[in-house]
Amino acid sequence: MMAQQQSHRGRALGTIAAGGAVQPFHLLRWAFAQKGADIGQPFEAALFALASALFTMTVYDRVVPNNAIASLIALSIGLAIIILFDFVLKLLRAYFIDHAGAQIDREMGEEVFERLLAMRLELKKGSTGALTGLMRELETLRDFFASATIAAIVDVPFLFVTLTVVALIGGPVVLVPALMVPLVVLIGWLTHPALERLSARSMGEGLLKQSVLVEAIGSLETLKASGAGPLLAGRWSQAVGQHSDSLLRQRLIASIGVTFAGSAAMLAYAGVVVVGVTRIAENALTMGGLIACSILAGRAIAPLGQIAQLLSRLTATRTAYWQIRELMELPPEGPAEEALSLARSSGKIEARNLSFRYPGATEKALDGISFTIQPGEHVALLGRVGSGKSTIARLILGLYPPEDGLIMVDGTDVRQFDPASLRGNFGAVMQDGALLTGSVRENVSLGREAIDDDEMLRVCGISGTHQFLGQIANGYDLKLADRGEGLSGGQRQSIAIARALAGSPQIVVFDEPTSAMDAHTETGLIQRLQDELKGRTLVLITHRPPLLELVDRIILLDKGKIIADGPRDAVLKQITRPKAA
Ligand SMILES: Nc1ncnc2c1ncn2[C@@H]1O[C@H](COP(=O)(O)OP(=O)(O)OP(=O)(O)O)[C@@H](O)[C@H]1O
Repeated sequence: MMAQQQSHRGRALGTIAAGGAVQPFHLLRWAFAQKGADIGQPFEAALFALASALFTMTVYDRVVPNNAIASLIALSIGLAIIILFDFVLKLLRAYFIDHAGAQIDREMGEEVFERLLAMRLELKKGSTGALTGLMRELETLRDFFASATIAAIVDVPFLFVTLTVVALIGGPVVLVPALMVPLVVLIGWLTHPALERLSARSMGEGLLKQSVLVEAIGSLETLKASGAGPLLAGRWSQAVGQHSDSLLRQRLIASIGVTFAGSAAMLAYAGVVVVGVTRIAENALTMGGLIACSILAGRAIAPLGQIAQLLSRLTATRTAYWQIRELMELPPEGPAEEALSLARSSGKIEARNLSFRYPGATEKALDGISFTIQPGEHVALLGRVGSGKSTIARLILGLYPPEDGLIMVDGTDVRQFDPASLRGNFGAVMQDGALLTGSVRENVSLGREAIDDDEMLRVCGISGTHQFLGQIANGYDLKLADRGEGLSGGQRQSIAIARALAGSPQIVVFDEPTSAMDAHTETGLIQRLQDELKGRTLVLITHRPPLLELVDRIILLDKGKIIADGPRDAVLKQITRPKAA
């Protein structure tokens, strides 16, 4: 039975994760697979409510008129046992709901994060903040499925059982609660479209708020230094204002349904008493029967209140669900067919008539370029700002697919490789060279088992990291804040270089690796790199002439086209030659 439940859960989650023909009811099915079977039977809990109503009726009708104390004791013991069971079942229900919530968190959180990491950069939409906000929407989903509210759905069929019992005891008295049911449903139905609209709006505004927040926190220093605070403060207060406004409207409308359901329960209770009294006068109902009917009528309507609440949360959940589904449906990186694995590259890189345009850009960043870099060759990509140098590095690493033409590693289109196996052959320092939260050791090894302490010390010696870590108290265990806060720009670059050299990858891509270093540090680094990079392919992007010592060939770019390609000194001569008047 447990194994069956387990596999049901797995399948349902699989459907959601695969982003296939996912419909909201898949999520519902999943939620029930998570807890429907686990919760124990809420029906039973509701049956206990029924039992207590019948107990009251028996006491009033049989015990009180006959003073039957022995029967009362027996009935009380029975009821005490039922109350105890009810208590235990409710505890179990709460436990399993929380348990299911934790499970949803873990499983869905993992799946969505994996998808996020595998996202194709060219398909990434929205700002970092909006994407962060979207991940937070997972909590909306989790809260919905892991809330006691959803368990109320299971109580709905019991509504009919309760009404049938009221009809059996009180006859036409049942019309009072039966009339309330369509009224509550009608109010829910009427408010639903407005809720749907407001929920989509408030979600969009929530993401906007998140964007401003992430941007502000991420660049607090620049923000203060450049005096951009008031600009962002303005954006923030506008986003907060709009968001809280639509949230307020959403809550007000949602509360109409919930409050009405509460009033309907009270009306049902009072209405049953009024109608019941006329039935007593006609001798068609006993005193105990009336009390039992009024208890049951209130009890029958109660889950409807929860359903009204559920409906209001359902709209927010559906909006979040569609947004997350959109993310899950984005095709991941790598080929659709079986990917090739690149175990050990020879280091050959080839571009054939390569063109590329960033998503949404009008101009091509690369326009029909071709070159071949032989294994072990050291090549610099030079050119003015925005000429397309970094773009070539991104395409070689398979971060973006070409718009036209081919980029190949070892004679194979990079799109055919499994991205992780392709990038495993590269050591790359990208322009922003971001470090991660954690120790210097973690930043160099990145959890790769092959990078032991000896290898870490070796590459840190080459990159110059060892030289400055020796002067810091806890050296390699120094904890960095996010993006390497706590170190100077040059120090961060040095760690990024160590990270790229670790494990001696066959191809090294350096994009402005020393832009924040002083000349002395840079000279030492160049000397050490001469030996380190022998026999390995180097693609170097730089604006700093001393680094060109490392290369034997230069490819010169301008506006996405190659304007010179040849031996280093010949191209340098061409660049520095004064133009003919
Ligand atoms: N993520 C991006 N989205 C849209 N356009 C981009 C993006 N990155 C770069 N570009 C555009 O592509 C062109 C080439 O950019 P690239 O970063 O390759 O230049 P670069 O030669 O490396 O310049 P720099 O020397 O300043 O680093 C530029 O015109 C730039 O505006």
